[in-house]
Amino acid sequence: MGDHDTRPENTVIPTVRWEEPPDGPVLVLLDQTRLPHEEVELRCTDVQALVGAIRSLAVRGAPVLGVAGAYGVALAAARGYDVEDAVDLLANARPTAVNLAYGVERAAAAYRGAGQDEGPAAALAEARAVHAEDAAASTAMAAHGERLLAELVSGGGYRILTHCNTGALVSGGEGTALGVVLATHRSGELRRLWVDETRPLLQGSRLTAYEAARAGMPYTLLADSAAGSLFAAGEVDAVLVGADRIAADGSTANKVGSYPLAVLAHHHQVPFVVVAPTTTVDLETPDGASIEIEQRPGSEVTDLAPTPLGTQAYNPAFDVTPAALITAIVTENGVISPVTADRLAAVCAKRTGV
Ligand SMILES: CSC[C@H]1O[C@H](OP(=O)(O)O)[C@H](O)[C@@H]1O
Repeated sequence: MGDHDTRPENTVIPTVRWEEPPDGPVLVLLDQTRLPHEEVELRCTDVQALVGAIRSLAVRGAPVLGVAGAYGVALAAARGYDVEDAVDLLANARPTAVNLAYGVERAAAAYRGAGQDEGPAAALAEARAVHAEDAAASTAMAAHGERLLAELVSGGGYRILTHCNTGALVSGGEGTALGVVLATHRSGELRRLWVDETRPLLQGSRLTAYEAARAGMPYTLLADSAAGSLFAAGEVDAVLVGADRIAADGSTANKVGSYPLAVLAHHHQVPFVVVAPTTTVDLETPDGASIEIEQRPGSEVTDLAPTPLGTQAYNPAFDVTPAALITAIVTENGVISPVTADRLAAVCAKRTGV
């Protein structure tokens, strides 16, 4: 089994930070495309730079996209750019994670409601509120998720498989699914974290392994195609993943490769758990077929390994798991299981933010 880093826990990762130097406000991003070997910050002073960072996944992960989008509106307002243009550019930078448009609209509504003079301050205050609410949601989900695992997995010593990256890098706090894993690690209940490398952009091997090492978790990396043999060997007690958009019927879009894990989990009678704040739920999207799946450049696949020139590649960023294959959805307002439209609507109705 793989070794793990033994450095002291240090899970605070400032993914997104607002600064106000003398020459004007800046949104500072930890460039996730440079991790795990380089911790490089991008300093965005205009919306185009932030949109570029979102599209290149320098900043990525549904909840933090909402936070960054809200700060993007505040940046436009503070620097005198056309706010409505900024709203359009930011909200459409990536189509699947509903959190992005949600955060952008929160700050935009605050700006519009405050009038010209107070607009920039109102947009910034709302962005900070979105940021703080996401951090609080992360803490609440960790607690709900830990209690759920105690109910689902007997005997403690959890062996959890996760896909993509869902830790502090994607959150105002300690994350979504990986935030739950971190809580079990702190409680001494984490026996093994299985980390899918998550092709083609390798969020698992680059980012989840980075976060697991920083936290001192017992983790082992695996090729995505090796997950099936772990299930067959009885080495997985639960699968925990994040989400980018949850439709009204509970269908969930998440990083491509999540749906096959749900099918494997169902076949092997292993709990498949989605951890996501209610800002990821879109009750206006009726079902999974209605979720727009981002299609990314084929070069992200063909550049990974030697391929003949001119090779075409199919590269959807996400896939959709039907509610019937999801054991539970963990939100900041509680756990829903089984996953039904009514339960989903009820847990969203408790949302304290806008
Ligand atoms: C819980 S948010 C993280 C979520 O976002 C990731 O997608 P991407 O890396 O393309 O932003 C992936 O779907 C994760 O589950």
